[in-house]
Amino acid sequence: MDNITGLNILLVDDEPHILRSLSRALRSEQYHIHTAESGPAALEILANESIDVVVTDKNMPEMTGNELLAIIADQYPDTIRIMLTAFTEQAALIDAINQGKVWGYMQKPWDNDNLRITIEQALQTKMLIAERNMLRASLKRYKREHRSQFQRFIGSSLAMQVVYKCIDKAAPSRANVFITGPSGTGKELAAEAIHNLSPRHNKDLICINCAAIPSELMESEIFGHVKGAFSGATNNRDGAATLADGGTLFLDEIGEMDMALQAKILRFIQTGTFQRVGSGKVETVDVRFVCATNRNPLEAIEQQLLREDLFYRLNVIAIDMPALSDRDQDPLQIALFYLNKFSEIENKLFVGFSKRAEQLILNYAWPGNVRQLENLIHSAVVMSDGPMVSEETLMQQLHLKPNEDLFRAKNVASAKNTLPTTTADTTLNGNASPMINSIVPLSEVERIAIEQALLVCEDNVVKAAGLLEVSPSTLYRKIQKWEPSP
Ligand SMILES: Nc1ncnc2c1ncn2[C@@H]1O[C@H](COP(=O)(O)OP(=O)(O)OP(=O)(O)O)[C@@H](O)[C@H]1O
Repeated sequence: MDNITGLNILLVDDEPHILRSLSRALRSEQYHIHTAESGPAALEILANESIDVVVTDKNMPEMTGNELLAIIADQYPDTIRIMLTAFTEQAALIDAINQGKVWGYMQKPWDNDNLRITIEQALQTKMLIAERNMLRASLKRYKREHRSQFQRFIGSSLAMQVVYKCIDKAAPSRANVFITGPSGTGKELAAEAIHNLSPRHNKDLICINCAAIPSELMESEIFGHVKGAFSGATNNRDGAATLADGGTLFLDEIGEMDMALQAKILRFIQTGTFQRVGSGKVETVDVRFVCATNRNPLEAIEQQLLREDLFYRLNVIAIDMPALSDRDQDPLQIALFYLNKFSEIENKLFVGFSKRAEQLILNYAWPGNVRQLENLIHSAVVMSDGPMVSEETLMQQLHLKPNEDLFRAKNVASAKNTLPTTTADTTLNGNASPMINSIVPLSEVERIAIEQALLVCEDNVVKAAGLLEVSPSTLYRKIQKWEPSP
């Protein structure tokens, strides 16, 4: 056991000679010893010093040891409490221990060695408790910082931790948020999370998809209209601006909105006021704006699809949703989540994916991102039987050919574009019937396969060897053979 020194011990007894001999017994251990001749005097010391252990007599005139330790248990729960007691007082002592007021006891007359051992054990316990609390706190912090679920998001990748943190920070503020990212990456989910975590969550989140509504109806959709404003406007109608009053307005695909309306939106954001179509009356609302686009906003500005002034007004907080293929193990976590969900909905029993199916999920490029993965899992659940989803089922649903697995990996598109197209590509794909002049030497086929694997695995030989199902040393040997000899 480590020797513990430099800690504060408070000894309490109404008899000064007992305090003296207790102090003497502990002095050699180099503890900081404090003494008090009564309960109230002890409490005064506790108010000014951080005391690690209190050793108190039980029978004292002003305040009993039991009363003193009960107060300390309440006000200083981390202080270890030891009672000095006569043999005849066992029952009351056990009662105090059971109530959690007393950590341990010493019998009078005490043995000095026993006293030191008891105190050392008490301090070790205190340190263990402090260590456990620290570990719990850091585990809690770790869990808070490495979430595998956040609002309706699934995924623990680093890329998503950045998104979660950004949403956490942005949500409570009034600041407008501009969300970018490819289609199906969860931009709408992010808008929903921002609204749900904001003080506006009791009011509505109104979502408008600017790409889905014809431009001539868009102004009325956002600002509403009065009866007779245009043919077909048979009644007054509230728009999204009114419905989102006190809440959040999410404008998805903002780059698809026509430029004239973008100017009106800019004015609405700046002033909080608007006019319904066909009305001269100015209305005021309190709306927070979240917008999204799957275009590059700066390119959209250049192409005159997005007003620059509107973009900068909206882009107070920018959130960029990462492509699914940039999210480490998330595709598998999301796939399992949707497997459970759709198994329940479709009343089927699925427990997981085969090893090869898992590899496919982790290596596939997911051009349609999470939406594509979600739909794939739904169709796999509907079209096959459990308990495991096989690689063949996924390949079928993805319309991949059985021997196309070399091309399923991430960066496959770039791999195909970068590598010189050789006749070997077509024969490997099985897309062309082999002709005499299309046959390439086996060593060349092997080299192309290795180069593709290295490209896909960003030159990580171990990963590439895994994909090629050979050992890394075999792969190193083959690569070395290509090197020109020095
Ligand atoms: N991390 C995630 N975990 C679980 N489901 C997700 C996740 N991200 C997105 N989804 C689901 O994927 C689907 C597409 O998400 P969402 O509509 O938010 O994407 P988007 O980026 O707004 O797409 P688009 O640009 O096409 O409008 C939704 O069903 C959503 O619930």
